[in-house]
Amino acid sequence: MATLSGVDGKGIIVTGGGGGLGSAMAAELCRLGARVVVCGRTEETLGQVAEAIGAELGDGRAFAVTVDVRDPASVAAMADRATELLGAVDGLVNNASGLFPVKAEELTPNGFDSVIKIVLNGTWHCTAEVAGRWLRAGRGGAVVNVLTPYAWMGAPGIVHNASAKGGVLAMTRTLGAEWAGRGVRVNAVAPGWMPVGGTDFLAGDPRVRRRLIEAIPAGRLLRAEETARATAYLLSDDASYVVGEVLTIDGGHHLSKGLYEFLDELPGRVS
Ligand SMILES: CCCCC/C=C/C(=O)SCCNC(=O)CCNC(=O)[C@H](O)C(C)(C)COP(=O)(O)OP(=O)(O)OC[C@H]1O[C@@H](n2cnc3c(N)ncnc32)[C@H](O)[C@@H]1OP(=O)(O)O
Ligand SMILES: NC(=O)C1=CN([C@@H]2O[C@H](COP(=O)(O)OP(=O)(O)OC[C@H]3O[C@@H](n4cnc5c(N)ncnc54)[C@H](OP(=O)(O)O)[C@@H]3O)[C@@H](O)[C@H]2O)C=CC1
Repeated sequence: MATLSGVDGKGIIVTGGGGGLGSAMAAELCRLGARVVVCGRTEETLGQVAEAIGAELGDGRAFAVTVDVRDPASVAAMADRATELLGAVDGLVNNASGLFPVKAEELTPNGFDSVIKIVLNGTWHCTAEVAGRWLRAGRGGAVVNVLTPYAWMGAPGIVHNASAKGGVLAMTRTLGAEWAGRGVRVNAVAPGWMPVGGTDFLAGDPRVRRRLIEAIPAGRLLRAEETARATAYLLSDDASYVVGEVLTIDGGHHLSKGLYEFLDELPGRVS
Protein backbone atom coordinates (compact mmCIF):
# COMPACT_ATOMS: atom_id res chain seq x y z
CA MET A 1 0.00 0.00 0.00
CA ALA A 2 1.35 3.44 -0.92
CA THR A 3 1.87 5.80 2.03
CA LEU A 4 2.67 9.46 2.30
CA SER A 5 6.39 10.19 2.68
CA GLY A 6 5.87 12.78 5.45
CA VAL A 7 8.75 14.23 7.45
CA ASP A 8 10.22 10.96 8.69
CA GLY A 9 13.99 11.34 8.99
CA LYS A 10 14.04 15.02 8.07
CA GLY A 11 16.02 17.64 10.01
CA ILE A 12 13.94 20.73 10.66
CA ILE A 13 14.57 24.12 12.27
CA VAL A 14 11.60 25.72 14.07
CA THR A 15 12.10 29.38 15.01
CA GLY A 16 10.18 30.60 18.04
CA GLY A 17 10.34 26.94 19.07
CA GLY A 18 10.04 27.79 22.76
CA GLY A 19 6.64 29.47 22.25
CA GLY A 20 3.13 28.06 22.32
CA LEU A 21 2.72 27.02 18.70
CA GLY A 22 6.44 26.47 18.09
CA SER A 23 6.79 23.97 20.93
CA ALA A 24 3.63 22.08 19.92
CA MET A 25 4.79 22.09 16.31
CA ALA A 26 8.25 20.76 17.22
CA ALA A 27 6.76 17.95 19.31
CA GLU A 28 4.31 16.90 16.60
CA LEU A 29 6.99 17.01 13.86
CA CYS A 30 9.11 14.73 16.06
CA ARG A 31 6.15 12.37 16.59
CA LEU A 32 5.94 12.21 12.78
CA GLY A 33 9.58 11.11 12.66
CA ALA A 34 11.51 14.36 12.20
CA ARG A 35 14.44 15.64 14.26
CA VAL A 36 14.17 19.30 15.18
CA VAL A 37 16.19 22.27 16.35
CA VAL A 38 14.00 24.63 18.35
CA CYS A 39 15.42 28.15 18.40
CA GLY A 40 14.58 31.48 20.00
CA ARG A 41 16.07 33.97 22.42
CA THR A 42 15.26 32.29 25.74
CA GLU A 43 17.54 29.37 26.55
CA GLU A 44 15.42 28.17 29.46
CA THR A 45 12.16 27.66 27.55
CA LEU A 46 13.96 26.09 24.59
CA GLY A 47 15.69 23.65 26.95
CA GLN A 48 12.33 22.71 28.49
CA VAL A 49 10.83 22.02 25.05
CA ALA A 50 13.77 19.82 23.96
CA GLU A 51 13.69 18.00 27.31
CA ALA A 52 9.93 17.32 27.09
CA ILE A 53 10.31 15.92 23.57
CA GLY A 54 13.25 13.79 24.73
CA ALA A 55 11.20 12.46 27.65
CA GLU A 56 8.36 11.47 25.29
CA LEU A 57 10.31 10.20 22.28
CA GLY A 58 13.86 9.56 23.43
CA ASP A 59 17.14 11.45 23.19
CA GLY A 60 18.52 12.85 19.94
CA ARG A 61 15.19 14.04 18.56
CA ALA A 62 15.07 17.71 19.64
CA PHE A 63 17.81 20.22 20.30
CA ALA A 64 17.76 23.77 21.68
CA VAL A 65 19.78 26.56 20.04
CA THR A 66 19.56 30.26 20.91
CA VAL A 67 19.07 32.84 18.18
CA ASP A 68 17.85 36.38 17.70
CA VAL A 69 16.22 36.32 14.27
CA ARG A 70 16.68 40.10 13.97
CA ASP A 71 20.45 39.63 13.76
CA PRO A 72 21.87 37.98 10.59
CA ALA A 73 25.11 36.97 12.38
CA SER A 74 23.13 35.23 15.14
CA VAL A 75 21.04 33.45 12.48
CA ALA A 76 24.20 32.25 10.67
CA ALA A 77 25.60 30.88 13.94
CA MET A 78 22.28 29.12 14.64
CA ALA A 79 22.32 27.55 11.16
CA ASP A 80 25.90 26.29 11.74
CA ARG A 81 24.92 24.71 15.05
CA ALA A 82 21.69 23.25 13.62
CA THR A 83 23.69 21.61 10.81
CA GLU A 84 26.08 20.08 13.37
CA LEU A 85 23.23 18.76 15.50
CA LEU A 86 20.93 17.51 12.73
CA GLY A 87 23.56 16.37 10.24
CA ALA A 88 21.57 18.02 7.46
CA VAL A 89 18.88 20.68 7.55
CA ASP A 90 15.97 19.77 5.26
CA GLY A 91 13.33 22.24 6.42
CA LEU A 92 12.83 25.62 8.07
CA VAL A 93 9.67 26.78 9.84
CA ASN A 94 9.59 30.57 10.30
CA ASN A 95 7.33 30.77 13.35
CA ALA A 96 8.99 33.46 15.55
CA SER A 97 6.81 36.51 16.00
CA GLY A 98 6.02 39.43 18.26
CA LEU A 99 3.10 41.76 18.71
CA PHE A 100 1.24 43.93 21.17
CA PRO A 101 -2.28 45.24 20.65
CA VAL A 102 -2.21 49.02 20.07
CA LYS A 103 -4.27 51.68 18.34
CA ALA A 104 -2.49 52.58 15.08
CA GLU A 105 -2.43 56.31 15.90
CA GLU A 106 -0.68 55.56 19.21
CA LEU A 107 2.00 53.31 17.73
CA THR A 108 5.48 54.89 17.78
CA PRO A 109 8.01 54.47 14.95
CA ASN A 110 10.11 52.28 17.22
CA GLY A 111 7.07 50.21 18.19
CA PHE A 112 6.30 49.56 14.51
CA ASP A 113 9.97 48.70 13.84
CA SER A 114 10.19 46.33 16.81
CA VAL A 115 7.57 44.02 15.29
CA ILE A 116 8.68 44.40 11.65
CA LYS A 117 12.23 43.48 12.68
CA ILE A 118 11.13 40.21 14.27
CA VAL A 119 8.47 39.10 11.80
CA LEU A 120 9.41 40.45 8.37
CA ASN A 121 13.17 40.97 8.70
CA GLY A 122 13.58 37.89 10.93
CA THR A 123 11.78 35.66 8.43
CA TRP A 124 13.99 37.04 5.67
CA HIS A 125 17.23 36.57 7.64
CA CYS A 126 16.42 32.92 8.44
CA THR A 127 15.18 32.14 4.94
CA ALA A 128 18.12 33.84 3.22
CA GLU A 129 20.62 32.03 5.46
CA VAL A 130 19.15 28.52 5.36
CA ALA A 131 17.86 28.51 1.77
CA GLY A 132 21.06 30.28 0.63
CA ARG A 133 23.03 27.29 1.92
CA TRP A 134 20.75 24.89 0.02
CA LEU A 135 21.09 26.89 -3.20
CA ARG A 136 24.88 27.11 -2.92
CA ALA A 137 25.07 23.36 -2.24
CA GLY A 138 22.79 22.61 -5.20
CA ARG A 139 20.33 20.76 -3.00
CA GLY A 140 16.64 21.24 -2.24
CA GLY A 141 14.79 22.12 0.92
CA ALA A 142 11.45 23.41 2.16
CA VAL A 143 10.56 26.62 3.99
CA VAL A 144 7.19 27.07 5.69
CA ASN A 145 6.26 30.53 6.94
CA VAL A 146 3.67 30.88 9.69
CA LEU A 147 1.12 33.49 8.62
CA THR A 148 -2.44 34.17 9.71
CA PRO A 149 -5.44 34.94 7.48
CA TYR A 150 -5.04 38.60 8.48
CA ALA A 151 -1.92 38.68 6.29
CA TRP A 152 -4.40 39.41 3.49
CA MET A 153 -7.50 40.39 5.51
CA GLY A 154 -5.85 43.07 7.67
CA ALA A 155 -6.08 43.22 11.48
CA PRO A 156 -7.26 46.43 13.17
CA GLY A 157 -5.44 46.81 16.52
CA ILE A 158 -2.20 45.15 15.37
CA VAL A 159 -1.18 47.09 12.24
CA HIS A 160 2.52 46.32 12.80
CA ASN A 161 2.04 42.55 12.85
CA ALA A 162 -0.52 42.55 10.03
CA SER A 163 1.85 44.63 7.85
CA ALA A 164 4.73 42.29 8.61
CA LYS A 165 2.67 39.15 7.91
CA GLY A 166 1.47 40.74 4.64
CA GLY A 167 5.12 41.23 3.72
CA VAL A 168 5.90 37.62 4.55
CA LEU A 169 2.99 36.54 2.32
CA ALA A 170 4.56 38.45 -0.61
CA MET A 171 7.94 36.95 0.29
CA THR A 172 6.43 33.46 0.25
CA ARG A 173 4.99 33.86 -3.22
CA THR A 174 8.06 35.64 -4.61
CA LEU A 175 10.68 33.22 -3.33
CA GLY A 176 8.38 30.27 -4.06
CA ALA A 177 8.48 31.19 -7.73
CA GLU A 178 12.11 32.36 -7.74
CA TRP A 179 13.56 29.17 -6.26
CA ALA A 180 11.13 26.43 -7.39
CA GLY A 181 13.30 25.46 -10.36
CA ARG A 182 16.21 24.77 -8.00
CA GLY A 183 14.32 22.50 -5.62
CA VAL A 184 13.84 25.02 -2.83
CA ARG A 185 10.14 25.33 -2.00
CA VAL A 186 8.69 28.22 -0.01
CA ASN A 187 5.11 27.94 1.24
CA ALA A 188 3.06 29.10 4.22
CA VAL A 189 0.39 28.01 6.67
CA ALA A 190 -2.23 30.47 7.87
CA PRO A 191 -3.71 29.12 11.09
CA GLY A 192 -6.74 30.57 12.84
CA TRP A 193 -7.08 31.06 16.56
CA MET A 194 -5.35 28.57 18.85
CA PRO A 195 -5.40 28.80 22.65
CA VAL A 196 -1.59 28.77 22.88
CA GLY A 197 1.28 31.24 23.07
CA GLY A 198 0.35 34.80 22.20
CA THR A 199 -3.35 33.93 22.50
CA ASP A 200 -3.31 31.61 25.52
CA PHE A 201 -5.82 33.99 27.09
CA LEU A 202 -8.35 32.20 24.88
CA ALA A 203 -8.03 29.17 27.13
CA GLY A 204 -9.00 31.17 30.20
CA ASP A 205 -11.65 33.77 29.34
CA PRO A 206 -14.97 32.05 28.54
CA ARG A 207 -16.58 35.25 27.22
CA VAL A 208 -13.81 36.02 24.70
CA ARG A 209 -13.60 32.37 23.75
CA ARG A 210 -17.38 32.10 23.15
CA ARG A 211 -17.51 35.29 21.04
CA LEU A 212 -14.65 34.06 18.86
CA ILE A 213 -16.03 30.57 18.42
CA GLU A 214 -19.42 31.97 17.39
CA ALA A 215 -17.74 33.54 14.36
CA ILE A 216 -15.97 30.37 13.23
CA PRO A 217 -17.99 28.20 10.79
CA ALA A 218 -16.31 25.03 12.09
CA GLY A 219 -17.55 25.93 15.58
CA ARG A 220 -14.34 25.43 17.53
CA LEU A 221 -10.82 26.76 17.99
CA LEU A 222 -7.89 25.26 16.13
CA ARG A 223 -5.57 22.78 17.82
CA ALA A 224 -1.84 23.53 17.52
CA GLU A 225 -1.20 19.94 16.41
CA GLU A 226 -3.46 20.48 13.39
CA THR A 227 -1.25 23.39 12.31
CA ALA A 228 1.78 21.17 12.84
CA ARG A 229 0.36 18.46 10.57
CA ALA A 230 -0.42 20.93 7.79
CA THR A 231 3.13 22.25 8.17
CA ALA A 232 4.49 18.70 8.01
CA TYR A 233 2.69 18.20 4.70
CA LEU A 234 4.26 21.34 3.20
CA LEU A 235 7.69 20.28 4.49
CA SER A 236 7.33 16.81 3.01
CA ASP A 237 8.18 15.54 -0.46
CA ASP A 238 4.44 14.88 -0.93
CA ALA A 239 4.19 18.65 -1.50
CA SER A 240 7.03 18.75 -4.02
CA TYR A 241 4.81 20.48 -6.62
CA VAL A 242 3.32 22.98 -4.14
CA VAL A 243 5.03 26.35 -4.61
CA GLY A 244 4.41 29.78 -3.07
CA GLU A 245 1.10 28.55 -1.64
CA VAL A 246 -0.71 29.40 1.59
CA LEU A 247 -2.55 26.58 3.34
CA THR A 248 -5.28 28.23 5.41
CA ILE A 249 -6.40 26.27 8.47
CA ASP A 250 -8.99 28.41 10.18
CA GLY A 251 -12.25 26.45 10.17
CA GLY A 252 -13.61 28.87 7.55
CA HIS A 253 -13.21 31.88 9.87
CA HIS A 254 -11.90 34.23 7.16
CA LEU A 255 -14.78 33.23 4.87
CA SER A 256 -17.31 34.09 7.66
CA LYS A 257 -20.78 32.60 8.07
CA GLY A 258 -22.34 35.29 5.90
CA LEU A 259 -26.13 35.20 5.87
CA TYR A 260 -26.27 31.53 6.71
CA GLU A 261 -26.82 31.92 10.46
CA PHE A 262 -29.79 34.29 9.87
CA LEU A 263 -31.36 32.30 7.04
CA ASP A 264 -34.37 31.06 9.00
CA GLU A 265 -35.22 34.63 10.11
CA LEU A 266 -35.07 36.31 6.69
CA PRO A 267 -38.36 37.57 5.25
CA GLY A 268 -39.35 36.07 1.90
CA ARG A 269 -37.24 32.97 2.43
CA VAL A 270 -38.45 29.99 0.40
CA SER A 271 -38.00 26.81 2.40
C1 LIG B 1 -4.31 39.45 18.57
C2 LIG B 1 -4.38 38.41 17.47
C3 LIG B 1 -3.21 37.48 17.52
C4 LIG B 1 -3.37 36.32 16.62
C5 LIG B 1 -2.07 35.79 16.14
C6 LIG B 1 -1.12 35.63 17.20
C7 LIG B 1 0.12 36.07 17.02
C8 LIG B 1 1.07 35.95 18.09
O1 LIG B 1 0.76 35.43 19.11
S1 LIG B 1 2.61 36.56 17.80
C9 LIG B 1 3.53 36.23 19.22
C10 LIG B 1 3.10 37.03 20.41
N1 LIG B 1 4.16 36.96 21.36
C11 LIG B 1 4.93 38.00 21.63
O2 LIG B 1 4.75 39.09 21.12
C12 LIG B 1 6.04 37.74 22.55
C13 LIG B 1 7.22 38.50 22.14
N2 LIG B 1 6.94 39.97 22.26
C14 LIG B 1 7.86 40.88 22.43
O3 LIG B 1 9.03 40.50 22.51
C15 LIG B 1 7.48 42.34 22.54
O4 LIG B 1 6.09 42.48 22.72
C16 LIG B 1 7.88 43.20 21.33
C17 LIG B 1 7.18 42.70 20.08
C18 LIG B 1 7.54 44.64 21.58
C19 LIG B 1 9.34 43.16 21.09
O5 LIG B 1 10.06 43.56 22.23
P1 LIG B 1 11.32 44.55 22.14
O6 LIG B 1 11.95 44.54 20.81
O7 LIG B 1 12.14 44.26 23.35
O8 LIG B 1 10.64 45.93 22.22
P2 LIG B 1 10.61 47.04 23.37
O9 LIG B 1 10.00 46.49 24.60
O10 LIG B 1 11.99 47.61 23.47
O11 LIG B 1 9.64 48.09 22.72
C20 LIG B 1 9.90 48.61 21.41
C21 LIG B 1 8.90 49.71 21.11
O12 LIG B 1 7.58 49.17 21.15
C22 LIG B 1 6.78 49.85 22.10
N3 LIG B 1 5.87 48.94 22.78
C23 LIG B 1 6.17 47.75 23.34
N4 LIG B 1 5.07 47.23 23.91
C24 LIG B 1 4.07 48.10 23.69
C25 LIG B 1 2.68 48.12 24.04
N5 LIG B 1 2.12 47.11 24.72
N6 LIG B 1 1.92 49.18 23.65
C26 LIG B 1 2.46 50.21 22.95
N7 LIG B 1 3.79 50.26 22.60
C27 LIG B 1 4.56 49.21 22.98
C28 LIG B 1 7.78 50.39 23.10
O13 LIG B 1 7.24 51.49 23.81
C29 LIG B 1 8.93 50.78 22.19
O14 LIG B 1 8.66 51.98 21.51
P3 LIG B 1 9.27 53.40 21.99
O15 LIG B 1 8.67 53.68 23.35
O16 LIG B 1 8.85 54.38 20.94
O17 LIG B 1 10.75 53.23 22.06
N1 LIG C 1 -1.65 31.77 18.82
C1 LIG C 1 -2.48 31.91 17.78
O1 LIG C 1 -3.71 31.81 17.89
C2 LIG C 1 -1.91 32.18 16.43
C3 LIG C 1 -0.55 32.30 16.19
N2 LIG C 1 -0.10 32.49 14.92
C4 LIG C 1 1.32 32.59 14.63
O2 LIG C 1 1.98 31.52 15.25
C5 LIG C 1 3.33 31.91 15.55
C6 LIG C 1 3.64 31.59 16.99
O3 LIG C 1 2.79 32.35 17.84
P1 LIG C 1 2.48 31.94 19.34
O4 LIG C 1 2.99 30.58 19.61
O5 LIG C 1 1.06 32.23 19.56
O6 LIG C 1 3.33 33.05 20.13
P2 LIG C 1 4.49 32.95 21.19
O7 LIG C 1 4.68 34.30 21.76
O8 LIG C 1 4.24 31.83 22.16
O9 LIG C 1 5.75 32.55 20.31
C7 LIG C 1 6.53 33.50 19.66
C8 LIG C 1 7.93 32.99 19.70
O10 LIG C 1 8.77 33.86 18.95
C9 LIG C 1 10.01 33.96 19.62
N3 LIG C 1 10.68 35.20 19.27
C10 LIG C 1 10.21 36.47 19.44
N4 LIG C 1 11.14 37.35 19.06
C11 LIG C 1 12.19 36.63 18.62
C12 LIG C 1 13.47 36.97 18.12
N5 LIG C 1 13.85 38.25 17.96
N6 LIG C 1 14.32 35.97 17.78
C13 LIG C 1 13.96 34.67 17.93
N7 LIG C 1 12.79 34.29 18.42
C14 LIG C 1 11.92 35.25 18.76
C15 LIG C 1 9.65 33.92 21.09
O11 LIG C 1 10.73 33.40 21.87
P3 LIG C 1 11.76 34.35 22.68
O12 LIG C 1 10.97 35.52 23.21
O13 LIG C 1 12.31 33.43 23.71
O14 LIG C 1 12.77 34.73 21.67
C16 LIG C 1 8.51 32.92 21.10
O15 LIG C 1 9.01 31.62 21.33
C17 LIG C 1 3.43 33.39 15.20
O16 LIG C 1 4.02 33.54 13.93
C18 LIG C 1 1.98 33.84 15.17
O17 LIG C 1 1.77 34.94 14.36
C19 LIG C 1 -0.95 32.56 13.86
C20 LIG C 1 -2.29 32.46 14.04
C21 LIG C 1 -2.87 32.30 15.34
